[in-house]
Amino acid sequence: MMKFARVTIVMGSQSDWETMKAATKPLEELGIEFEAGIVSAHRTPQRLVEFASNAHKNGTKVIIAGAGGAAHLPGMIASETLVPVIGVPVASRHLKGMDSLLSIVQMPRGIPVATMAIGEAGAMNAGLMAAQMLAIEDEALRQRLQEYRQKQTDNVPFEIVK
Ligand SMILES: Nc1c(C(=O)O)ncn1[C@@H]1O[C@H](COP(=O)(O)O)[C@@H](O)[C@H]1O
Repeated sequence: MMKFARVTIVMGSQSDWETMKAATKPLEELGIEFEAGIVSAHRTPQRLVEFASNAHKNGTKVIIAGAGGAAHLPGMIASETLVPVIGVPVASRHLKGMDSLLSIVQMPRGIPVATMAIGEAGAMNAGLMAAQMLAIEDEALRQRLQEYRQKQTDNVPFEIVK
């Protein structure tokens, strides 16, 4: 059964986890509870409707949805809820994720999906974006995000390793 948390991460298939687990890293580091599970517009359409239409009521503030290929999952979830959806295009074998990217980003007007980059960087940024959204109304989290940024800055050396 699908569980809900402040941030709920869903993906089209178990095979997306390798990429999507990158979204959990910043959430863990920033102390944000999350749940992750498999929901597919194509393979589990009823689960999708049940998940998306109950997300707000169940306390989810941000949904991260990753899918590859004909990636209808983020857009279909967005059409069933007002909870903001961050879409992550998962790289596909034949088209390297260009198919996923275009299916997620090219939403018709009226139903937005906040689309990240293809692959792991996009998944990680989805976690960070979710944190920043929650930080709008959470000063303590904002502080932790500031420290996270500072640490990232401090970890970029000037010297080139030759
Ligand atoms: N794009 C979607 C959706 C959807 O959009 O609902 N459901 C599964 N898939 C994608 O199919 C790819 C291959 O899945 P399998 O590895 O299970 O064959 C995955 O990247 C998944 O996200």
